[in-house]
Amino acid sequence: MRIAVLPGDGIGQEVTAQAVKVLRALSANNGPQFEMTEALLGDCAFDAHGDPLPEATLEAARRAEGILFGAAGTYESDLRPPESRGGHGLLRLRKALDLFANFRPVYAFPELLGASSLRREVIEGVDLVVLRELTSDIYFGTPRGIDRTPGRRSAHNTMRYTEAEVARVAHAGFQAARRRRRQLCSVDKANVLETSVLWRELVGEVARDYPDVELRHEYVDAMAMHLIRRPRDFDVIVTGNIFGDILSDAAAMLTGSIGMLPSASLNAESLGLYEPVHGSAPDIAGKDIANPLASILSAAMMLRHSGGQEAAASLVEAAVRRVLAEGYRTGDIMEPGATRLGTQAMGDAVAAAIASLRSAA
Ligand SMILES: NC(=O)c1ccc[n+]([C@@H]2O[C@H](COP(=O)([O-])OP(=O)(O)OC[C@H]3O[C@@H](n4cnc5c(N)ncnc54)[C@H](O)[C@@H]3O)[C@@H](O)[C@H]2O)c1
Ligand SMILES: CC(C)[C@H](C(=O)O)[C@@H](O)C(=O)O
Ligand SMILES: [Mg+2]
Repeated sequence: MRIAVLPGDGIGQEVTAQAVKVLRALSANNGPQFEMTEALLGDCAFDAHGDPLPEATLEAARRAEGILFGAAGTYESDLRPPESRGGHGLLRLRKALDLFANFRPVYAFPELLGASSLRREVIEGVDLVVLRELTSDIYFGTPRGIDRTPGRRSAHNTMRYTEAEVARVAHAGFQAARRRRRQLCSVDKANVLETSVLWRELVGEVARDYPDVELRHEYVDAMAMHLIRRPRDFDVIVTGNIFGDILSDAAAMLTGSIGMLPSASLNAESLGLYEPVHGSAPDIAGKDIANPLASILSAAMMLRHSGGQEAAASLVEAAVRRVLAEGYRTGDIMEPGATRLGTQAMGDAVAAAIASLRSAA
């Protein structure tokens, strides 16, 4: 499998190195072989080439069967005018490859119920997927801009969805629900926004093709509450770009930490970009304390969805479970009685678990 590895900035580099380590452990002893090409995306690319998404990176991504990404950005670069920093490298990559369907699975590992700040009765058995539309909405709508006329400063963004954009992600949502518990919850703000009125209308129309899937609608504000109060009631949640961004970070806490949440961003072909949901975490970067499991679990999603390697994907997931069951934790999911590991040691532990599960099989 050809993989483009884009570690990015901050802890993106630290956690991606662990996912690569795990892929190499899989390759050992005649396992699947990976051809990995590393490329720059984000501030590191801007610093080296004056562009957060250099042509060479885009080319490597296009040539790949799967893209493994870390995280991009820093608080300082985020606030620079987009035109002075070449826009946002990650958003440009998502758009260029048309990666419209962003799956963010939220699974409460039984081994981690004690690590969450939420009550065990609430999170036990949580197994849902946030499907976030990823290439449209207020992120990409035009016009947009800031007018800095003294005393009359104003700024505007445009929330826009087309029929084709909503319909295709709705289809992806129903199809995902069919592979799971056949429940789809569509989240919008149709009481206020025209884009959401259209969203709800179109999801309802697409539903006619999936009579076997139960559809319901929620407003995004109420959904934020339902997610924390009764998360077990949800199977697949389909929503727009900005609502999905916010809801998925909130949902991450059901798993214990944002460091546990992987994602897959897919287009209409089989190409996918796989990344942890978290960012570059400047507050903990360079300290070897970031949790690499979201990145490692993203690599497992890559093996499954873009590599067609179900057995290897399941092996990686089993290795993560094994390490958690043995009581190993990074600081973000630490609990009394557990053994604390740094980023690299956690990567080593998962790689070792792969070898040991394999030799036991
Ligand atoms: N996909 C991406 O590339 C992506 C996603 C989100 C944020 N960002 C960027 O990252 C930078 C930081 O953003 P932020 O602080 O809002 O979000 P963040 O996800 O980087 O961090 C939020 C909090 O979660 C913690 N955290 C994140 N990942 C962790 C991990 N693996 N292990 C342990 N703790 C972890 C951080 O220490 C921080 O306290 C910004 O520049 C932002 O634009 C990038
Ligand atoms: C870094 C940022 C542009 C990105 C987003 O908003 O999509 C991030 O928050 C995410 O969730 O992937
Ligand atoms: Mg986000």
